[in-house]
Amino acid sequence: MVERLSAEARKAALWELAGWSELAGREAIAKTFVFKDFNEAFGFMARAALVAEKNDHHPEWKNVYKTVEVVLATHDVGGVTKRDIDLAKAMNAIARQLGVN
Ligand SMILES: C[C@H](O)[C@H](O)[C@H]1CNC2=NC(N)=NC(=O)C2=N1
Repeated sequence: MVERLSAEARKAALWELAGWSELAGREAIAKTFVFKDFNEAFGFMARAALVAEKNDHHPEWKNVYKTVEVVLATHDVGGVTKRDIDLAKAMNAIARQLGVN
């Protein structure tokens, strides 16, 4: 079982995660990605889905046209863990490869 990060540890981790912030009213982190078009947004989701499945750690997300809203939390512990930070990093890397931050 992975450990739930403290408020301070979450803040420290977020310093290094471009675009991610704490969700109000819930222990989770969130980022809205805006791509060039639907094709890129869905390409991002397809790549991120492979990472999620491989790590058995899955995002909450919503796609509208070229926008993907992502919320990450570790449901098993009711908070944010290293698994969320790692997935957030992977998502940033995928978005960067697609030319978006
Ligand atoms: C049984 C399985 O390993 C768990 O349900 C995994 C699956 N994916 C998950 N994803 C997320 N975001 N949080 C979890 O706690 C979680 N648990």
